[in-house]
Amino acid sequence: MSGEGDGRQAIRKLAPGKLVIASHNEGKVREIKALLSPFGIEPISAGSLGLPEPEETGTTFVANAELKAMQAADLSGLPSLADDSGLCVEALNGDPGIFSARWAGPGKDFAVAMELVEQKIGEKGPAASRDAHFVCALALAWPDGHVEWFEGRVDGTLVWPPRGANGFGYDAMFLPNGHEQTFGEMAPEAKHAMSHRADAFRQLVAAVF
Ligand SMILES: O=P(O)(O)OP(=O)(O)OP(=O)(O)OC[C@H]1O[C@@H](n2cnc3c(O)ncnc32)[C@H](O)[C@@H]1O
Ligand SMILES: [Mg+2]
Repeated sequence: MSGEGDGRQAIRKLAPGKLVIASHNEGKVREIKALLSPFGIEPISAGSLGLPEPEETGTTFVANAELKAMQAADLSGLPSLADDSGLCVEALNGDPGIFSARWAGPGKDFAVAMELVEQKIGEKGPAASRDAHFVCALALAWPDGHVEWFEGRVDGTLVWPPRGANGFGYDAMFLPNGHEQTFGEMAPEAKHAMSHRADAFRQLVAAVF
């Protein structure tokens, strides 16, 4: 459900530490903090509150973002913002998609996950498309059960070998269309100007702030 109403007034009154980022991914938490800081909001992460990492049983990005946000809002009694995101590869029919974190295995090793993506594209033959896009679904859940959600996207191609040590996850193999640096090579501010997360945040800010 996406909507307006009480949430808009409430978020303006948020005191520091009164918005939970319902994510256990440090790379994401860092980016979300940077995207919120122009609005004077200092959120607190689910990890630092000791909230558990829920099982992501949804079949869409939005469903998983909602599930994470609602659990954090329920347990903390505070408005909670979750991000469910992933890399969708055209030649792999959208995989790893919602399974992007799971392709890195229990050790959350994204060198392994990127190898796996490259290997599976290779299995499709030399003419396989290297087009891909990142998706970011943001869900903002209020303790009263009200949820708003937004979805962002950025298109690009996949390079091999990976390039750059900035960012996280699959950033080092993702070259956004029209650019010469991968997300792993560019400065954080440059990624924030064009990423799937920035796209979703633009929508959240327009609707909620
Ligand atoms: O669920 P939370 O606790 O937020 O953390 P997570 O890492 O499990 O996050 P997701 O379930 O949304 O999985 C998305 C994965 O997709 C990848 N991903 C998402 N956004 C990315 C980005 O901006 N750059 C690179 N990889 C990204 C990254 O590897 C994530 O682990
Ligand atoms: Mg996750």
